[in-house]
Order: sequence, then C-alpha cells, then structure tokens
Amino acid sequence: MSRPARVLVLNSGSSSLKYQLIDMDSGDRLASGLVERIGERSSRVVHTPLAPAGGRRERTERVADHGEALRAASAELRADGLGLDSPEVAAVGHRVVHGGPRFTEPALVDDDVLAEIEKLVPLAPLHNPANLMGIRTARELRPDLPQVAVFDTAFHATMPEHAYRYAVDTATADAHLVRRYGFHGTSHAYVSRRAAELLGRPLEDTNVIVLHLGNGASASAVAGGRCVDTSMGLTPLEGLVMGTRSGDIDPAVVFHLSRVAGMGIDEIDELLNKKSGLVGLCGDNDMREIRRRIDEGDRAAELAFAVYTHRLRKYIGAYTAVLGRVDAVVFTAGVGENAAEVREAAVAGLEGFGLAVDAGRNAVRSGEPRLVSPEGARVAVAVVPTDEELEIARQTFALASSRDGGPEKRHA
Ligand SMILES: Nc1ncnc2c1ncn2[C@@H]1O[C@H](COP(=O)(O)OP(=O)(O)O)[C@@H](O)[C@H]1O
Ligand SMILES: CC(=O)OP(=O)(O)O
Ligand SMILES: [Mg+2]
Repeated sequence: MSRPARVLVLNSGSSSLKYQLIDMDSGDRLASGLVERIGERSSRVVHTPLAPAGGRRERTERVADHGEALRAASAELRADGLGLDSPEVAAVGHRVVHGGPRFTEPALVDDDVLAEIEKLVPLAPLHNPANLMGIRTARELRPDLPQVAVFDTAFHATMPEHAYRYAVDTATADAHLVRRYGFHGTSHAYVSRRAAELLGRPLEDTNVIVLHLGNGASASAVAGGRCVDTSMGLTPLEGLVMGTRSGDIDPAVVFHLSRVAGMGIDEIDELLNKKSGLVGLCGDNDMREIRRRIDEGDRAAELAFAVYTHRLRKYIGAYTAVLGRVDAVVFTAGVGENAAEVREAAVAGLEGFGLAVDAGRNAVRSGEPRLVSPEGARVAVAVVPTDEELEIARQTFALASSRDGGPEKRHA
C-alpha cells in the first residue's frame, strides 16, 4: 500500500465546525462539510463529497458541542468510505486560534501541548475551548494518528517588539501575557506568498498589505514574507470593523459604560464582540445585504459601509508608513474576494499613494488570484482567494511526515 497521504483539517469556530479531507498527493478535496449552530436547539450538518457529483447531504439535528460535531462529521465521512478509521488518513490538522507567546510554529499534539492550549483559554474564550474539544475527540476516534495544531497567531510571531508591545505598564503586561498576538495568520501567510507569485517577484523582496475581510477581519503588513505588524491584538477584537466586532475603540469606552451605564464586564464583552461592528451600526453583518440596502437608499447601511471602509483606508495608510515601500495591497476572504465596492472604497482617494482600482478589472468575478489595479500602477491592488484549510493541511502533513525530527522540533 502507498503511504497514507490524506489529511483531515478541522476549523472550529465558536458555534461551527468546518472540515475538509484533502489528498496531499493530488491536492483533491475528497470531502468537505460544515456543522452549524452547535449547542443550539437545532443544528445543521452539511456534507459534500467530491464524488459522486451532486452527492451533497444536509440534515438538521441537535449537536450539543464540538465533540459531537466531530462525531457527526466522522460518521458522514465513514458513510462515503472516507472515515478516520481508514489507513489512508495520515494526520488530523486543527486550526487553533490562540497560541500565546509559546507556539510560533505548528505543534504535534501531546498532553503537554493540550495543557498549554488549555492555559490560553482566557485569551480566546470563544475559540480555544472548541479547538480543544475537536482535538480531544479526534484523539479518541484515532488514538494512533498524529494530531497537529496550527495556530492563527504563529505567523505574527516575527513582529518586532515595538509593534507587538502595548504602551502599558511593563510589569503588569508581562505578568498577564498582555501584548499584540494577531490572528488569521495562516491566511496572511498563504495570501502574501500567493501575492508575490502573482506579481512574479521573489517573496524575500516583496512588501504587501493583506486585508483579510471575512466575518472576523484583520490587516497585516508583511515585509519579505515576514509579518511586521497586524491589526488584531491580545484577542481578535482589535483593529478593523468586523461583522459583529467593533475593532479599534478608545479603551475608556469600557470604563464609561461600566460607570455610567452600569453595564457588567461580561455584558460589555458581549456588546463589543457580538453586537457591534456592522451589525451594531445597521443590524446586518452580511456585506451582500448591506449593499442591497444601500441600493435602496438605506441611511444606516450607508453609514456602516462608510465606517467600515474608512477604517480600511486608515490601516492602508498606516501600514504603508510601516513598510516604507508597498508592492501590493491584497484583498482576501468573503468580503475581500467578493465585494468590489469595498475594494474600490478602500483605496478611494489614495492615488497619492499610487493606489487605484480599474473599474473593469475590479468587476471581474473569479476564484483565481488577480490584479484589479490599472496597467502600470505603481502599487498593485490584488484579489487573492485565501485557502486556510489547504495551508493547515500542508503544515500538518509536513510535521506529521517528519515526526522523527524529535520532540524539540514540535513546539517552541
Ligand atoms: N458575494 C458577496 N458579496 C459581498 N460580500 C460577501 C459575498 N459573499 C460573502 N460575503 C461576505 O463574506 C462574509 C463571510 O466571509 P468568510 O471569509 O467566509 O467568513 P468567516 O470565515 O469568518 O466565517 C459574509 O458575512 C459576507 O459579509
Ligand atoms: C480569529 C478570528 O477572528 O477568527 P474568525 O474570523 O474565524 O472569527
Ligand atoms: Mg474565516
């Protein structure tokens, strides 16, 4: 039998589990799926095998937690002959959102790594518990299989101290691990590399600003393939305006709401993480719906769009200053890849920086990396679809295949 070359990638969100089974020899996605509304009264399980075409299955049932979600996914895979029990599976790759100061590279999971991820739960209370449950359940299902944790924070570990340190009392900050970590690193790494390829430049000599605009959104400044600054901070709340998160605000808003509005700390946490951003400004967090409402003359939707794109322009300006020379501004993830109006508005007025979009190119819809700036522009504007799952699968497969490299290579 040929060596096992399939990797199951798990991406656990706070209330969802996305999975893909990828064949590393062919690059094929043998199956993908999604369990949504985990923990709610009725959850949705959607499973799509590569073959047969049209073999998509969907059902609703109650899925109590991420452990049950993985068991449901595993049953779907098994029904297609692609179960975790199959000898062709080489490893499971887990997206872990917070790796703290320690994990600057992917880690082969053992009890020590699990304990460390557990310690970081207070820094990512919505994400790390779900990630842990996915890892524990996968280990139960196939105890002999290598499990690899790939951290959202890892790519940002190269930031210089003046970028990651907050101007907060050093002793307090150090005692409580308070600093900028940054997230969506797997996407920023993948997209900045693909952008250099698109430009036909060596990665080592390419400076890009990556705008990852999904439900969560973050910007990063990447110089020669290394992150030098990023907009998310201690947690995924800082920086850009997001679907439901505020991004940058004056921290004194928290004191004010506590003292003047009498709100509790958990209530404010929920306000800023779940009831702010686009949804807080206009009631919708889906950019498609916001564009539709703007076309109907809806004032709140217009304002939400304006606040969102104003923040993007500020970060493009700031990271242009951080990088000194910018070769490309690159848009990715759900909004970045699809919303031409957002790309146009994000660079509007930045001609002085060499930035502009060509209306015809910007209107093209495609799943391929592409330039949307005018021919001969000083700074390229590009769309590069992200693929966090493929990147996690690659890092997982590389580490699982080199397992004899010794435990010291497994984590920093
Ligand atoms: N065709 C589209 N036009 C505009 N926005 C879109 C389109 N498709 C998706 N989006 C936006 O992308 C968001 C989801 O992005 P995605 O990267 O999938 O998010 P996440 O991985 O954080 O769940 C949606 O909330 C929506 O705002
Ligand atoms: C870290 C983070 O914000 O992730 P997501 O965009 O998946 O919510
Ligand atoms: Mg995402």
